[in-house]
Amino acid sequence: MSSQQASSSSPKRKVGILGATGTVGQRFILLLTAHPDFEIHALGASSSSAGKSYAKAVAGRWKQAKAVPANVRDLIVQECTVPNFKDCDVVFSGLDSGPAGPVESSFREADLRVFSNAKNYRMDPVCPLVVPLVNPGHFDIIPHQRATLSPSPKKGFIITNANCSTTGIVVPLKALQDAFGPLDKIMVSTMQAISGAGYPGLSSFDIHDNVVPYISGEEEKIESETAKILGDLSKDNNSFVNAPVTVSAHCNRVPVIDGHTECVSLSFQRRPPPSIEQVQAALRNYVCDAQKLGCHSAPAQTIEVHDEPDRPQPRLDRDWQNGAGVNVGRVRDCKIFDVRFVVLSNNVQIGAATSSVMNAEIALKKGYLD
Ligand SMILES: NC(=O)C1=CN([C@@H]2O[C@H](COP(=O)(O)OP(=O)(O)OC[C@H]3O[C@@H](n4cnc5c(N)ncnc54)[C@H](OP(=O)(O)O)[C@@H]3O)[C@@H](O)[C@H]2O)C=CC1
Ligand SMILES: N[C@@H](CC(=O)OP(=O)(O)O)C(=O)O
Repeated sequence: MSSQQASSSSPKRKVGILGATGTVGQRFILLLTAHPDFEIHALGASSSSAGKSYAKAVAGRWKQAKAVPANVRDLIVQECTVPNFKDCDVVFSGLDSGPAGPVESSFREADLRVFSNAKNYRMDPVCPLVVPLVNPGHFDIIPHQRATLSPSPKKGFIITNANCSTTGIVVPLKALQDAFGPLDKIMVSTMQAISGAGYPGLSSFDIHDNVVPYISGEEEKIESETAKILGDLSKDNNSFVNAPVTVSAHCNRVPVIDGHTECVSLSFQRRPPPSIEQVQAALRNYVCDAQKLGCHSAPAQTIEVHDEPDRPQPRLDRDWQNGAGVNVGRVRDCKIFDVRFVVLSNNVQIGAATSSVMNAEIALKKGYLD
């Protein structure tokens, strides 16, 4: 197969990456180099990187174990403006939330399709907030999103993916909601990796030998995004109906490079609740839509349930399935709620770039990129 041909034998879609030099942007580069359906066409970042070759722009800041891929080394990084990306079929955004709002909406107005990691449009009433392992059905609000804009874009849209800590927990929560009906109360305490704060993030002086018990805005995002993602799209595909769940989050930064660990306790609405064995089986048997659709980046197994008492661990488990799946362990009884367990997800893979890429793969399969 020629590198210009997609797996479906249609030409590969041209993609742009905004924030291509950053922590998430570098993961986009690796995921989209040699992708069967997409080819990297344009790269964007701030004015301090614009005008440089990608290799020069990331010199000293490339933090991946693999070298900068040959296909992007000499691409000139552009300012994040519409004319520089007008030929792109798809635009992935790993922009800081400051520029992300106006840049992403200007791209949508210019009829570009944007898959965003930034927080700006996640809770927008007409923007899907999609974790590809959980709720790709929410894409069906896209025609309504276009209809609410004036002028209405023919092709353009914004699809967001979730906060990285939200992403990790909603996968097992969705498996349990599907199997046992609505959840009631959820308590979660996070141990979040340094890479979640971007590069260079916290100074080593602040995070070595330490735990920081505060991440600005994170608890609020987990609490609101979870209800939207676990909720439904209305019958007319025009609005979202939140899941009737109450979430309480404690967020902490810990000295781990990649991989967010989260301790979850929850209760079900259903009485009596399912047994621990039933919970474990539901987690193991969960098959996400991205898998069913045969998406290139989808994990072969959505959730790995560990039986060992000391797993999952970030260093050992974050790269399972290239960081596209979610690890769960220590599923056990809870004295206050119905069940408790530990979740580990790769914050820069399924928590960020992998989710965006998988969302675009699903959109392609569902005809939203036609
Ligand atoms: N890291 C993570 O685990 C996750 C991050 N996110 C979200 O993804 C986004 C990117 O995060 P991350 O990669 O960690 O951040 P980084 O700080 O590592 O990277 C930010 C990127 O945005 C670019 N940028 C900054 N300001 C501007 C501007 N004014 N105009 C154009 N480009 C600009 C930077 O370019 P330059 O190099 O030129 O400065 C860089 O490419 C954020 O919105 C973040 O909240 C979401 C989920 C998880
Ligand atoms: N705040 C997250 C990462 C992130 O950027 O989240 P958001 O895109 O929701 O701001 C962390 O620090 O681990």
